[in-house]
Amino acid sequence: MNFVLEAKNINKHFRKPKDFHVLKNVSFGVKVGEFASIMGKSGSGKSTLLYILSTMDTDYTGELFLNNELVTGKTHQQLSRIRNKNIGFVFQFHYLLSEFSVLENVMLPAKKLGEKSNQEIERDAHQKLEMLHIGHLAHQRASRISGGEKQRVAIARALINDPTILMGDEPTGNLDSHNSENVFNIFKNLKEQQGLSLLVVTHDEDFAKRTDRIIQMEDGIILNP
Ligand SMILES: Nc1ncnc2c1ncn2[C@@H]1O[C@H](COP(=O)(O)OP(=O)(O)OP(=O)(O)O)[C@@H](O)[C@H]1O
Repeated sequence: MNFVLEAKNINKHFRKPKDFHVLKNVSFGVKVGEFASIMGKSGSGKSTLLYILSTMDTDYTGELFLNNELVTGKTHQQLSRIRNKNIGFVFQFHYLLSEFSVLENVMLPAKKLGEKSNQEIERDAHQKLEMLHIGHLAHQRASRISGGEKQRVAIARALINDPTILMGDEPTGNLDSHNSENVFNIFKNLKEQQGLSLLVVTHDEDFAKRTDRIIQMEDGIILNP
């Protein structure tokens, strides 16, 4: 099986205020080109799992593979680079820098990676914005655009380094139904037209049931790995 992301026997404990076994031997994979969603009650461990899968949290046992490469045990510096190159992340809140232009916000992760000239990065950023139908906003300040537009800018920023997987932690959680539908359609197009793999934590059943697969979490366990 060709996995973009594979978790093997992931266990995590929170030690304070008292020991809490939050993820219990979680094993599953996301196939290349798959659009998967994670659902489960509040407190079932979805966000905790996603932070491990996105390599932001390294305090766990088990093994995590990204593009068939073992990433568990790498240094924070190595992980920062692996993450920036391979994983796009969209949160419930957009985390745009409000004083910067839309274009500058989208360019930032590519500048950090430092593999392309500013001119190439700017061209790529324009292309991502056009793809998401917000090219006309490039020179607007991020603080001046609507909530739905901000989330699309956040998606453009997540795509700037051409990641192999796009992850979302309730990416439609702050949006009305019209903008949620927009985000779903963007994700679906990315899968269908570019073969991108996606993994999205959501409470939105209407969103989840239209993905390729719903991964159900309950009390730190995946019910259908
Ligand atoms: N830093 C922490 N220390 C101790 N316990 C924590 C910590 N972070 C989360 N928890 C607990 O771990 C459990 C899982 O939390 P997590 O945020 O992963 O759940 P979730 O399924 O994403 O919930 P929601 O749908 O509400 O976002 C919860 O019981 C939560 O209270």
